[in-house]
Amino acid sequence: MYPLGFLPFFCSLVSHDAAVHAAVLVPLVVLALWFYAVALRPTSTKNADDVRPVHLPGSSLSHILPFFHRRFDFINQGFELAGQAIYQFSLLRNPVIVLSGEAARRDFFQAKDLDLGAGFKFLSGAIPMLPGVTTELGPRVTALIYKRLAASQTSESLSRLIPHLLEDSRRTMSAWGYSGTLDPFESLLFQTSVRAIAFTELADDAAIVKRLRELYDALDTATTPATVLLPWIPSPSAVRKILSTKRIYDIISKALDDRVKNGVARDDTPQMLIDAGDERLIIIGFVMGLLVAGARSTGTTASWLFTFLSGHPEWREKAAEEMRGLIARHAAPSSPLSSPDSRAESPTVAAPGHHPERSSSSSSSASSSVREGSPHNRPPMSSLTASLSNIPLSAWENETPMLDALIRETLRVAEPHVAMRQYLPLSQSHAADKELYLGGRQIPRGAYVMYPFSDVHLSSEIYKDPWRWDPARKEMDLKAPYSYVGMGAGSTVCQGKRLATLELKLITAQVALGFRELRAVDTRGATLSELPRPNWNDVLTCKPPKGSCYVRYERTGEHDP
Ligand code: HEM
Repeated sequence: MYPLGFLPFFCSLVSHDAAVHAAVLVPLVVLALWFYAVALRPTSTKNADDVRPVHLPGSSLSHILPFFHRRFDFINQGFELAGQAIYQFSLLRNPVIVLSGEAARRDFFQAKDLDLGAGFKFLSGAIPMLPGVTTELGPRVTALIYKRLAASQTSESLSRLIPHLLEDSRRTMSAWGYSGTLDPFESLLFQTSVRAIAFTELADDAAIVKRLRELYDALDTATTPATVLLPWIPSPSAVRKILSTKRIYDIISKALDDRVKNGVARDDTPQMLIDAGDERLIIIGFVMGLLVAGARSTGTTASWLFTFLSGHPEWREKAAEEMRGLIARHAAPSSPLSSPDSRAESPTVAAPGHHPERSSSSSSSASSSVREGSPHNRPPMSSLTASLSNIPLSAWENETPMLDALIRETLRVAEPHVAMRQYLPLSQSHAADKELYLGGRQIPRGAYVMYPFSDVHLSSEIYKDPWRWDPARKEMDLKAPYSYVGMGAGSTVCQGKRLATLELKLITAQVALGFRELRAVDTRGATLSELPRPNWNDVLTCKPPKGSCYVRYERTGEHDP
């Protein structure tokens, strides 16, 4: 008998009887351990279905349509139907896996080989689709665009931008008049996004900015289930999408061609790409793609910040207090700003350091010359704008804990992002020959994966009373992995984060100091007892139902010109 073959070995160690027992038992124990480890191994020998995400029942169009119109509800109902934290459904023949829970979240944000571009293109669709210009760029072009985007956010570039962004939003607010009522969900920051990303000539032309905004809005409304799932079918929406994309392309490419033809260099981001010798299509794609990436999210966040500040005067006062401190420390105010009633904006004055605008004459000498819109050529400003302009970038970035808290809490509660990826293992990647598991579930190659930010930002396990907007939350200091992902996390952190945060801080400062009254009201002008909830079903703008909230305002001081 085989176990007895061990007998002489055990006899040399212990007595004969004990050796017989050991010779029988030890191999049996080893055999049992092997059987447990190999034969009963929990994953590898189980049916593959046990490690794959459970399927939602029903994949007909009627089941899937809410994915496009009411995504937040669709996703949550999916969790209820599946009874599990991870499930999958089919969009046409494409598997889409929806994740939730801490383990899946950690795996998702840390995973390699999850392609953001492919996922976003398939599952979102509301970006101008121009292969080779805004989509299907390949890793080289994408890396170049991100490199240029990073270069446009150096301290030097952002410092130069500050007075122009402030002046742009001052002009936007001036257009509202001294007092009135407005819809806060009209795009607040589109003008400043054009300034930061696109050509100065476009940003200076109010009619073109308006036209661009309408075209980007048209892209949003023309995005239907058909244009996302069957983009090759020439439905009316698809045609509208193509036309809007073409018109945006025409505006941007004309601005580029005029700039190059005129040979007048300007101090803006596209000039940096021109000077670097980037290809024409890359410059156009940079502006077309990033304009929409930036304007949508900053616009949505600014609208909600404005709304929250209108409904929470105590927080507006705290922001104003912080700003008054900042001005006192860093900027010699042209008018007293020490109390709310003395915050009057005087008529336009020249900012300190302001000189009449000059333009350099040729692009070749542009890098050494004073360009239009350079810091030496600050725009004429109101006293508040001039004071805010004198605050250095480092102070905006490091000395504004109150503004940081307001922005962070607004992103937590009103950023309806659903992160989307496609699992595309690269052949050279170490993961190519391994299966991908997220939250313990196996992800098939080519499958689409979604992680809704609501899973973490609206989790009552992480955030007490999660829908309540409360910038003083203690939970915000949580060190739990990825418990806050407002600007992305892991391998996909927002590439425009520095610019976006600065834009939001500048507008918050202007809102805090530039209004005597700011009040959330209903259609009849009565103060709202409660602000509307951010509508997470509206995946692009998070707007509440039309008419549910307006803002009654009275600006400080004189009417700006
Ligand atoms: C309040 C404003 C903004 C918010 C809340 C925001 C948020 C985010 C988030 C959450 C992601 C990660 C997406 C994901 O994981 O699925 C992301 C990525 C990105 N954002 Fe932003 N963003 C903002 C503004 C901007 C601006 C102004 C730009 C550019 C001008 C920009 C450019 C990008 C790019 C290029 C990526 C892709 C990063 C990658 O491929 O790894 N964003 N953003």
